[in-house]
Amino acid sequence: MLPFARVAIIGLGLIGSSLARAIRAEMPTVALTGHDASPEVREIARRIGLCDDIADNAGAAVTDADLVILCVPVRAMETVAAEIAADLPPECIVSDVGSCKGEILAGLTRALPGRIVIPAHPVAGTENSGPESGFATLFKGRWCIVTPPDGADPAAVERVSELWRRVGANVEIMNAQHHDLVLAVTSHLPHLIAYTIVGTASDLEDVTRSEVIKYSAGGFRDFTRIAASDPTMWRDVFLANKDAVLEMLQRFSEDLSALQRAIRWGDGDALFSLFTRTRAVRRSIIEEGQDDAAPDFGRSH
Ligand SMILES: NC(=O)C1=CN([C@@H]2O[C@H](COP(=O)(O)OP(=O)(O)OC[C@H]3O[C@@H](n4cnc5c(N)ncnc54)[C@H](O)[C@@H]3O)[C@@H](O)[C@H]2O)C=CC1
Ligand SMILES: O=C(O)C(=O)Cc1ccc(O)cc1
Repeated sequence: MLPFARVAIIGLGLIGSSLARAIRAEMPTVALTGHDASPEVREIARRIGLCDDIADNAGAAVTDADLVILCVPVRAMETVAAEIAADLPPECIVSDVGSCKGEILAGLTRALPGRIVIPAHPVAGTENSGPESGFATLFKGRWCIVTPPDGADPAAVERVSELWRRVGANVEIMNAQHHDLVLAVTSHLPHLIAYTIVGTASDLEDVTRSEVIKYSAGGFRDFTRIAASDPTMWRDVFLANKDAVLEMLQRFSEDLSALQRAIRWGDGDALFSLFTRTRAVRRSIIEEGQDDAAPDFGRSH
């Protein structure tokens, strides 16, 4: 049996439009309603037939829904939740796809007292944004971390989990705080490092501009892809996951200082031993089939 019959998606960018396409592909009988604050995005969504209906305001999109999924930037989640509160059917489950969970859970609980809130985070995406960058297979073979609040109804958690399984994701249940710490090091810090290194190179542009472009093969090129990610989205992630990111950044700077010292003092053993350890991490990721770089999955969309 399908976990939901009527789904409303608020925010029709990369993730919202990918989810709409995936639901269409995997659960074609689900009635899909969408809304986006941007009139241009609504226009595109109507033109490409993303949902059965595109509403001009968030409230109108949710009146018949049994599941609402908020796919807006992290710091817009609470505002949107407040906008739909009065129109939400009593038994409707509200979920989201935000990249950090603690602050979103707090915001949704404030805006929707007494409602069923089951946040989730599909750990799948690209550097692109907007409704035309989405694609139906984005979540296939990727993790979706569901972060229910304490005391959440297990049946509601299972229905949200089943929706993600149906669009191809592997589901893991985690508490929001633990999620935020893990993602700070595996996703948020790497983005911060990419933004920094590309910013540093572009600050040197008088001297190196042509060289940066000419020789941007390999490592630097990978960083430029990540550093092309959406500025609104990532501003919100860093502000909302401040504590965990600062904690991981502190550890990272200490490790970077140790590396700096090893280079300064010619400590080749220290460098060799670190690089051997990190190579083993990469190999174990590939062995577990978690490498998404090799088959260019999701990169060309
Ligand atoms: N981009 C990625 O790779 C991933 C993003 N996420 C999360 O998904 C969420 C959405 O990100 P993307 O789809 O990448 O962004 P996006 O920029 O492609 O789409 C966001 C959409 O939300 C709309 N929006 C903004 N404020 C709104 C409001 N108040 N009411 C209604 N619509 C509003 C925008 O007009 C835009 O169309 C974010 O919370 C992000 O953290 C999660 C996993 C991966
Ligand atoms: O494009 C990439 O490499 C990403 O890392 C995509 C991504 C961005 C944010 C998320 O919360 C999850 C996945």
